[in-house]
Amino acid sequence: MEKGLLYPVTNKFREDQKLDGLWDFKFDPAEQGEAKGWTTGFDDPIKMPVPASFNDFFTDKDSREYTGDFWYAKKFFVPTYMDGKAIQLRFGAATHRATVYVNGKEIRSHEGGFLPFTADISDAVKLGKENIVALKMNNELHRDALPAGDTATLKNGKKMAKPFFDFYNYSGLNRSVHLLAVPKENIYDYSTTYEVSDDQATVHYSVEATKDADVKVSLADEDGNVVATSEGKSGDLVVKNPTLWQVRDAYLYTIKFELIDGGKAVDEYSDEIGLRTIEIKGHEILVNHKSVYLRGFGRHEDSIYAGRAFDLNVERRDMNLMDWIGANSFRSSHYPYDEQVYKFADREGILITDEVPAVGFKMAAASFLGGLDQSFFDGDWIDELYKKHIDQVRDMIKRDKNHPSVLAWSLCNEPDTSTDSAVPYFTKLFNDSKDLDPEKRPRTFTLNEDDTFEKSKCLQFPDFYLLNRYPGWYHKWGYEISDGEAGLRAELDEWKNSDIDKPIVFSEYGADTEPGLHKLPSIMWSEEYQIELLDMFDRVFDSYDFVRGEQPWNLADFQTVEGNMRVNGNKKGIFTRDRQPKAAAFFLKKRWTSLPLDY
Ligand SMILES: CCCN1C[C@@H](O)[C@H](O)[C@@H](C(=O)O)C1
Repeated sequence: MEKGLLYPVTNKFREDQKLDGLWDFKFDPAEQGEAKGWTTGFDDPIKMPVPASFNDFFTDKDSREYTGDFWYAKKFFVPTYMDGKAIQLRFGAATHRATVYVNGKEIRSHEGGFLPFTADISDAVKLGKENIVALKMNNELHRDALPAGDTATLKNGKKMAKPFFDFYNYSGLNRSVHLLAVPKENIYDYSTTYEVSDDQATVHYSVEATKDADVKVSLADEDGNVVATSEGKSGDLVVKNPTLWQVRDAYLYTIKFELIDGGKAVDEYSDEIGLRTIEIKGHEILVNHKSVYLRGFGRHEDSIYAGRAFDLNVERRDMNLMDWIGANSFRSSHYPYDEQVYKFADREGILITDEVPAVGFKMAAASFLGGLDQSFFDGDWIDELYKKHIDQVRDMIKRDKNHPSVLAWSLCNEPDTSTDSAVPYFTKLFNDSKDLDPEKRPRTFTLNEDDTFEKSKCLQFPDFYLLNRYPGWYHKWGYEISDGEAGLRAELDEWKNSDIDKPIVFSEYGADTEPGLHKLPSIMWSEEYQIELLDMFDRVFDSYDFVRGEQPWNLADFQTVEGNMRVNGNKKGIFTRDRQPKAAAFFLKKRWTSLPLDY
């Protein structure tokens, strides 16, 4: 678990320099990098862009599909004025694991390819000189790691990723690398909770610092006017006549913390926050005590060339597409996204269900992709897996807890909850995570079609339900879709007749669709069929008042492993991979822009 995950800033006490650009890169299939001294750099490097996944740059399959150890290295200068500061390297995401060396000295390791980590390099750097950072990385998949899978060794000795999940195992330094200089005594975390009404909002704050010193706090509106102040490492900021953060009508205040030691400021940290509350009440999702109906998508961080790397250009386009179509939410399927995505959503007034990369914890997914023939939670890998799982839940919540856009936490995607062995795992997971979020936002996980109301053993845990349902595609498809609708209605009737009164959000449903394929009457893979399927689901959603959200799969087409069920990736996108609309986009736009927010 990381001590602090505050997003890097530059101010009068702190400096943030991005080390993005071309790094030296080399595969290490023999796993001899350390022995060969690659910790201080290596010969014949490939010049590799950072941030980026390495896979799609290559023209040969061995390189694209490479699984195992690989190295990055980069020279960087540390100016003398950083002397006396804590000097750090912050990696936005190193997928899936990394060991960091600076000037040949091993600094630290990190497991988990979708969350940031910081290496303190103060004792390893040479001030006023050039230094070198080297990372030994590895992208193998294992049943006791997130995301779950296997790594096979082919007869030719080459390793191959065998994901238990349906997205490509893009690997590398997928997010920015920052050189940071912060005061040795510094603010390393803060949290906020809220109470709001029409004429007043109260921000309950708390600050974590390396020293027990005084703290001054101020809150400024978008015009820079200070609207509230306080002192102390915890306290309240009371705002009269506040402008609340609303869905699709965002307003951001700037909170500023100053660490005061010996009567003078020694550190400062500012951030944008939104005054709003999140509640689940009966089968309603409430923002600022008003019911919200979610419309949006499951997404992926995925684009051509850079793979899973965060790309500000793609994010700007995706946010505009979601605005155009009338979306107000998305799930960060199936892993926490780059921090800049949450900042975008904070400003756009979009709600995020933030998901940890606990994906592939299911035999069906594995068999779909060629894997297990037992309940996942009967495996002998569960204890080791849980340690990594809860560690990444802790870091996801620590990193993202102060974003107004974060609505809820998804602690797993489609785990195998139809067996008793899942119950102790989820009991522990929900117990260990219940106090991690100061705002106590709802926690959930997505339920696969095998995990129905009657079959799942874990319905007691989620605060609301995320249903992934594929009638019309994976079963009862084509002309049989009417039976698919009947089955869906039968399941929802069971929920309706039960004593459960929690919201249901459909977090996945959809049809693979080849853009430009038209057929009258429809046929599967045609644009017409994708609309027919969406229309069927919409008819069902409109029949049950406890359905409080619709998030079809997926916003855009995305890359997966190759296979006889994928045509160069998953084509369930409402938009193509290059972010152009299929006919379904216009269908959804018409529906979503006509729905009131609290539909
Ligand atoms: C059946 C598993 C649920 N869901 C997971 C998602 O990651 C896949 O892309 C999607 C699909 O197969 O299109 C199915």
